[in-house]
Amino acid sequence: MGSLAVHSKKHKVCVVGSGNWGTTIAKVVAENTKEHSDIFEAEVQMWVFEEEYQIPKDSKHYNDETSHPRKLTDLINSLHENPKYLPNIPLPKNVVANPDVVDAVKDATILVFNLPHQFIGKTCEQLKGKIVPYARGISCIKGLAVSDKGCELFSESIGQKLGIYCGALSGANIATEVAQEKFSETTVAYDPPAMDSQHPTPQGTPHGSHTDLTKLEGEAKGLTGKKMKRTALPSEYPPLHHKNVKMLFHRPYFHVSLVSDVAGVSLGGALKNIVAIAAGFVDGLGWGDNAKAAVMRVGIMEEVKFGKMFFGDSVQTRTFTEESCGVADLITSCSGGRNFRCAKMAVAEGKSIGEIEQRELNGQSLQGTGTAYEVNDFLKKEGKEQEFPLFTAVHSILEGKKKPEDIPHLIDPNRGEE
Ligand SMILES: NC(=O)c1ccc[n+]([C@@H]2O[C@H](COP(=O)([O-])OP(=O)(O)OC[C@H]3O[C@@H](n4cnc5c(N)ncnc54)[C@H](O)[C@@H]3O)[C@@H](O)[C@H]2O)c1
Ligand SMILES: O=P(O)(O)OC[C@H](O)CO
Repeated sequence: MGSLAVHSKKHKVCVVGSGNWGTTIAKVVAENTKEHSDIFEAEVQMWVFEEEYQIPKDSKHYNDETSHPRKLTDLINSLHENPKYLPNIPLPKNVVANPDVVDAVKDATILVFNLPHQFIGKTCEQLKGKIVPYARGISCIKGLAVSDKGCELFSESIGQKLGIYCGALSGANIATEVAQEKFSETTVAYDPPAMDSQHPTPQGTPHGSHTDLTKLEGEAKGLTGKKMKRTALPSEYPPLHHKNVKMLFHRPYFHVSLVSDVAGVSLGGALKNIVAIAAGFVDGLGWGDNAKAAVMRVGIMEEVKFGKMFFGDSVQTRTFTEESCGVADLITSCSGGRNFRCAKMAVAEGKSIGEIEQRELNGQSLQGTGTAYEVNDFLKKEGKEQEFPLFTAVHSILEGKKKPEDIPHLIDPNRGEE
C-alpha cells in the first residue's frame, strides 16, 4: 500500500554499479518497484562499467551466439542474468543494463550507489550536473573517502559532489546469499533534509506542469556541520520518508531496519573489512576460532572508537551493537566474506593478498586492503595510529613490516608497559 495522497509522478530508480552486490541490489530493488507500482516506476536502470565477457564453455549459456566475447550489457539484457559478477541468479526483466552512466541516471529520483569504493569519485565527476537536482541517493558502498581534507563517509562525499541528500545501506549481506534469497537483515540510514516533508509546492500540482526549482532550493547541514545546497523533492512525487524508502529495499528474505545514524551505518560497513582481513590472517595461521573471536572483539571496539573520535555525537554505539550493519556484519564478514577468505588463503599459501584476489575473485574487488591503507593514512595524519592497534597491525602486515604471528602482541593493551 502506498500513501493516500495522489501523486502525479513516480520515482525512477537507477542502480549505479553492477558488480556482485550492485547486481544483487538491482534485483532486490526491481522486485520492489514492480510490487509497489503506485510509488515507483517498474523499470530499474543499472549502470554497467562496460566490458567484453566470454561465457565459459561449461556454462548453460554457452552456444553459437555466445561462443565469442560479447558486451556484458548485451549479455545481461538478453540472458536476464549477470554472468560475470552474479552467475546463475535470474534477474527480474525490469532490470535494464545500461553502459552509459549519464543516460542511466536520466530522470532518476533515486540513485543507489553500489560500486567498489575506488571508482566512486570518478563516477560522481561524470554525473555532476547530469542528475535531477532533487534526486536522493543511497550509498551501499563499504569504504571511506580519505583525502587531504580528512576522512569522509561516501554518503557525504557523494552528497557534496552531486548536491543531493544521500543515505546509506549496509548490513551482514554476503551478496550471493542475498541473491539466492536466503534470509538476511540490513540497515538503512536515511535522515533526509526537513525540507522534504515541508511540501514547498502546493499539493496536487496539475499533471504535466513544471515545478519551479528555484522555489525548492535551500540549505541543509551535513554531519560535519558543513552547509550544503539541497533541492527539496517536488510534491508531485510520493514523499521519501522511512516507510517509502523501506518499501524500495525490504523483501521477505531481506529485512530492512531504518535508522537515522548515517555515520554509524557507513563506518560499520567500511571498517569491518579491515577486521575481516585480520580474522583471515589468524585463521590462515590455523589458530582457530578463539583467535578469530579475539580479533573481532578488538575490531568492534576500534570501530566504535573511530566513530566517536572522528564523527562525534552523530554516531550511536547501539548502531554497532544492535544493528545488522555493526556486529552482525563483522561476524558474517569474518566467517565467509571475500576479505576474510583471501587473507586466509594468502597466509596459508604464503602469497600476497593481491595475488589471491586476482586468482580467486574473477574481477570482483577486495575493499579491505584499500580501506586499511586509507584509514592508516588518516590515522597517521591525526597522530592516532597507536590508539587503533588492530587497524594499524593490519596495515603493517600488508606493508610487510609485521607478520600475522605478531597480531597478539600488537593488540595487547599492556604492550607499552614492557
Ligand atoms: N559483494 C558483496 O558480498 C558485498 C556485500 C555488501 C556490500 N558490498 C559492497 O558493495 C560495493 C560494491 O561491491 P560489488 O561486490 O558490487 O563489486 P565487485 O567487487 O563485484 O566489483 C566489480 C565491479 O567493479 C566494476 N568496475 C571495475 N572497474 C571499474 C571502473 N574503472 N569504474 C567503475 N567500475 C568498475 C565492475 O564493472 C564490477 O561491476 C563495495 O563497497 C562492497 O564492499 C559488497
Ligand atoms: O566479501 P566482503 O569481504 O567484501 O564482504 C561482503 C559483505 O560486506 C558482507 O556483509
